[in-house]
Amino acid sequence: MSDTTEHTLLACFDESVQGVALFDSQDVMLYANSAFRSMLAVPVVDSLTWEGLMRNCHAKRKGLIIADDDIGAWLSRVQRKRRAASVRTFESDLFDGRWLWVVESTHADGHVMVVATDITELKTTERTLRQARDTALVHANTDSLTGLFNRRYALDWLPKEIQAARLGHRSLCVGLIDLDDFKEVNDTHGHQMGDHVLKHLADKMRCHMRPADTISRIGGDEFLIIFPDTSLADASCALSRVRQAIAHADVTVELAGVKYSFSAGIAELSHEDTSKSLLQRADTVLYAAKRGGRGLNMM
Ligand SMILES: Nc1nc2c(ncn2[C@@H]2O[C@H](COP(=O)(O)OP(=O)(O)OP(=O)(O)O)[C@@H](O)[C@H]2O)c(=O)[nH]1
Repeated sequence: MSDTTEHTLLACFDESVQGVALFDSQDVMLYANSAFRSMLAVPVVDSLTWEGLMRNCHAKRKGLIIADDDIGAWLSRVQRKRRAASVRTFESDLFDGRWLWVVESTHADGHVMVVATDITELKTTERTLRQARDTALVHANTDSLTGLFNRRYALDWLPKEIQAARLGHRSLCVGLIDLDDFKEVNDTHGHQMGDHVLKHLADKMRCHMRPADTISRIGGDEFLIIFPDTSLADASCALSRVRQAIAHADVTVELAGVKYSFSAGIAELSHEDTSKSLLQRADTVLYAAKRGGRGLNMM
C-alpha cells in the first residue's frame, strides 16, 4: 500500500461514523478513530490498554456501561472471552444512551480490531415494537370495559388450569355469574349506568377474590371465575363475599341508587371432566339458581 493510500485510509477511518480501534497482542491501544474515542470516552494517556480503558469507563461512569460493581471480577470474566474466538460480536450500551453493535476480530498475531456501530435507532424501534406487541397482547386478552380477562383468554386458560390441577392432584372449581334482570337496569337507568354496574361488579370481584383466581367477563352480563386449588364450599364463600360487598355497597354514592344482584353456578372438576363438560355443569346450576329465585349460588 502506498503512503498516499495509507494516509487516505486513515483519514477515512477517522471521519467514519463507525468506531474503529486497534489493540496489539498486549492489549495496548495502537489506534482509535474519533468516533471510537467519543463512544468509549477514551482518555488521553500514553500506552492506554484495553483494561485501562474499561477501568476508566467504570470509574468515571462514561463510555461503556459496565453493570458490575466489582470491576476486577468483570474484567477477568470478559478477558476469558476476548481472544477466545477469532470473531466476537455483542451489543453494548453507553452511559450517554447510545447502543453499539461491536465486532471484535482477533488476528493471528494477537492484534485485536474493534469496530463499533451505533444501533441506537434500531434499538429504539425494537423497543417500540416490543411495547406495541405487549400492548396488543394485553388488549387481545382483556375486556375493555371492565379490565378483566376476556372470553378468549378464559377459555384458553381453563384447560391449562385443569391440567395443572390434575398433575398436582388438586381440586379446581369454576363459577359462572350472570347478572339478574340486567336488561331492566339498562332499560330503566340507561346503558351507561349498565356499564357502570358491570365495572362495579368487576371491582368487587377483584377485591374479594384471590390473585390466583382468574376472573373474566365472557359475555354481556356473564362472568367466569376459575378457582384453582379450591373446594366447592370455598368457591361459594368467595362468591358470597362478593355478594355481601355488593349488598353493603353505598349504592347512593357508588351506583347512583341503582341496586343489582347476580346468580352464580359453581361446579367442581371431576375425573371425567373436560373444560366443556365442567362449564356445562356450572351453566346448568346457574340456571337452576335463576329459576330458584335469583341472587343465589348453586352448585
Ligand atoms: N350496559 C351494558 N349492557 C350490556 C352489555 N352487554 C350486554 N348488555 C345487556 O345485558 C342484558 C342481558 O339481558 P338478558 O340476557 O336478557 O338477561 P337479564 O335481563 O339479566 O335477565 P336474567 O339473566 O334472566 O336475570 C341485555 O339487555 C344486553 O343488552 C354491555 O356491555 N353494557
